[in-house]
Amino acid sequence: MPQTPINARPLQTSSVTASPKKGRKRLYLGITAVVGFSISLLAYWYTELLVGREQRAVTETMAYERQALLLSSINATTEVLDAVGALIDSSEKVEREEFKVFTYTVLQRHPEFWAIHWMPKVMHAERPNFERFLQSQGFSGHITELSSAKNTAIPSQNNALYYPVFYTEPMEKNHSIVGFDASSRSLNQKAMQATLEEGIPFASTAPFKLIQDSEGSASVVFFRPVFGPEHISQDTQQRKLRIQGFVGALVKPQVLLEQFAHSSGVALSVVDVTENTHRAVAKRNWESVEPDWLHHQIDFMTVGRKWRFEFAISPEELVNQGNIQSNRANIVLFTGLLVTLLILWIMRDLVKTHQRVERERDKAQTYLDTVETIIIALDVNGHINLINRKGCELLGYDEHEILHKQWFSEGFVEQARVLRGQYKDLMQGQTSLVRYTESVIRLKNGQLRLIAWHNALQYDVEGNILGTLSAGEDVTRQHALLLLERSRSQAMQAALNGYELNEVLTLIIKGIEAQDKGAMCSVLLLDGSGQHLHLAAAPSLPEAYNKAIDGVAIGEAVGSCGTAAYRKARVIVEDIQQHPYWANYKDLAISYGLASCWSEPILGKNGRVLGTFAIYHAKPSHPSAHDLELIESHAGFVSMLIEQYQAEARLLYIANTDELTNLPNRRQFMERLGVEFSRSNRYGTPLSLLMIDIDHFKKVNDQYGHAVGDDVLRLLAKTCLGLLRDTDIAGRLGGEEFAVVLPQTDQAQALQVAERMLQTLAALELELADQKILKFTVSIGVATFTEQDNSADALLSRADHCLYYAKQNGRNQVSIIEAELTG
Ligand SMILES: Nc1nc2c(ncn2[C@@H]2O[C@H](COP(=O)(O)OP(=O)(O)OP(=O)(O)O)[C@@H](O)[C@H]2O)c(=O)[nH]1
Repeated sequence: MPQTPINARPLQTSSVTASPKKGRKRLYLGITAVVGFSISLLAYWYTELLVGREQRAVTETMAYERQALLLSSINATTEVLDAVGALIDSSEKVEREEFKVFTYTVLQRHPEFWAIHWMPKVMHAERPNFERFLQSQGFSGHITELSSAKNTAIPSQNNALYYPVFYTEPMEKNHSIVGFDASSRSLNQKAMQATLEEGIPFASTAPFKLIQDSEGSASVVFFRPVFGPEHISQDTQQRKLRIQGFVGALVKPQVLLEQFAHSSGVALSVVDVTENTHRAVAKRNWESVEPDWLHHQIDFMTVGRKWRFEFAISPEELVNQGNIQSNRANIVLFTGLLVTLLILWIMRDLVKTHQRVERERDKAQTYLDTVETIIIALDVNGHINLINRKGCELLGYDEHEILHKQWFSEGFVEQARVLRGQYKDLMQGQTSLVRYTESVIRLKNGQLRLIAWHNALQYDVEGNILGTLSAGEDVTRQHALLLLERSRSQAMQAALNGYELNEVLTLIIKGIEAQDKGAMCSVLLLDGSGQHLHLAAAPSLPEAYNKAIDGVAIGEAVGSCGTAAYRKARVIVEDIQQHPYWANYKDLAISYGLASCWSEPILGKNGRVLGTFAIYHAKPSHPSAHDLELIESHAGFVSMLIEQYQAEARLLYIANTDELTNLPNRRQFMERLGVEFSRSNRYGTPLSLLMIDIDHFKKVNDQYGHAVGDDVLRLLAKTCLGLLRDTDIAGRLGGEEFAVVLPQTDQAQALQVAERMLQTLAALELELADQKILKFTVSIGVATFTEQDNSADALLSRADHCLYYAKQNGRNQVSIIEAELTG
């Protein structure tokens, strides 16, 4: 009646579970570490991603800001150009001095301007006039055109139209420029054409020799058409016809860029990408760009060309300008790793504590699993909370099959309903605990076991009953042995009290069958011939079956018992139907509901087969080791009993039998005569008695020797037995004197028997060693029971008197006359 604290955990064999548990904890720690580090790295990566995005966004913004500044500067440039153009537009004739004054202010205010030109349109026919005018102005050169391919000045011959540089400011160092045909360079020409086509200023990125710039930096030329005082026509052809010339501005983009790129961490680049030309126009700080700098490029159109503005910024500069925490990802990573380490540290501590607790518990579990006692704990509802190794082994279940099952309602115990009621009462405090109990439990294989329990109640800290904890011991064997001992001692007592062997064997069998429900036992004894088995005891086997097998001859494959006796070895037949030993008997066995038969030969001390001890079952059955042990023990005990009975019988035989003739001796004869006398006396049935004595036997002894005399005695006994019925009793009363009791025989019948005996004996011839023949005669006295005979002795005495008469009367005769005893 078992129970435990609710928080008790199922037991496990510590030796088996300790190692995996440890490994599992290490695994958990490992997984936590990997997950923690992975999350940290992911967070780092994600933060990096965000920071990267933010950096790119900031870079993009900064790039657009600077591009806007650049565009604004370019616009300012074109506005200045427009102002110069407007001056010329509104003038009849622009004087050199006027141009100089006007552009002076512009050049002062706009450092990006390196030069401003006025390039009037000159038709070929007007060329001489133009050249003269130039000379009048103090310029000695001619209008020239430049071969863009060779970059050399060649005389102009056939151009119908020229745009020579007429005025240029500042003039200093620009003398050689005056007179050059700006349109002679193809890029300039394209820009001029485009300007006329589109009606807006256009730029050319054709390299211009900047005489003013000692470094020879790249420059850009802006062209602005001048149409005179008339309004600009929307029509391209009209514009081309009305064109007066171009105002050109030589601009150094480098200067523009430097206006908004002061930091060393920022690099700028402007490339002319019109029609994939990719002509670098200006660069600022570009040589400092490192691989980790962030870039953003913007393509835009202005002044008739496509530009690529590229912005690069170092991460440090980005942090400085963009207010970005570039180490945010590092902080996240560091924090993540720190948290992971903290968790691992805490977990390791927890695991250590847990392991310590588990070790302590494992110790207890090991102890419980080591002991050869069943330990079982039930909760208040009778559910199994704990069961140790021994308990599982005995019941035949794995721990997981039995844990948390209801002890009283899952077929584990016999008389479950009663026990459950008692347990309920105990849990409700209505009864007190019985410390020692015994109960029969049912194993998984269906076998029953008697368990002796020592029970204890379990309480929680507040004193409430939690259940029971019970330690049990399998006492089935002890109990069985006790019962066996009892049954054997009863059998021994019965034997001492003179019970017949079969009665004693029946007692033994009933004792065995009481313990082994379903078993039907038999003891068969081998007869004197050693060839046949006869029923000695089989109280539970069908009588008809017992009769059928009684007297069965032993031999190979003669059922279980016939074979066991023949082989002197145990024969286990689990299924009679299938077994070849039972081929000839299976129908008989099945008809009486017998399905299995285990037979053990009963062997005497000298190894002689005495019989068989057999156990039958109604279902095919396999004996356990314990069953076989018991069978052997039963056969041994039965063997001892049989031998005892046989020894007693032998002693009795010896005590009652004449050794020479094997006939009952005087004592035995008188006993049996007494029995027959009583029967006749009680029932009034006739009874006669013959007294036989060999005539002159002394002479036989004397003449042929004592041995021949013995032969005569044996021959007489044998011959007499041959003449008698089974119910007649012959005995040797002593010397050469024999007697025969003839039950149910009157005087006349007795005389007949006596006469026949007399004549038969007289006719016998005993062949002696020297081929002599010995013949002998007997005298017989016959007495028949009468009412005067008040005892067997009286009858015997009368027969003896008759014999005496026969002797007296000449011997070799039968006498019924009682002679006077004269001494
Ligand atoms: N061989 C042998 N002789 C026995 C045995 N018992 C008794 N005798 C002999 O039987 C003889 C009996 O002789 P008696 O009693 O004188 O009688 P008898 O010689 O038979 O003469 P009647 O009886 O008068 O005819 C004795 O010689 C005994 O020794 C025995 O067991 N074996």
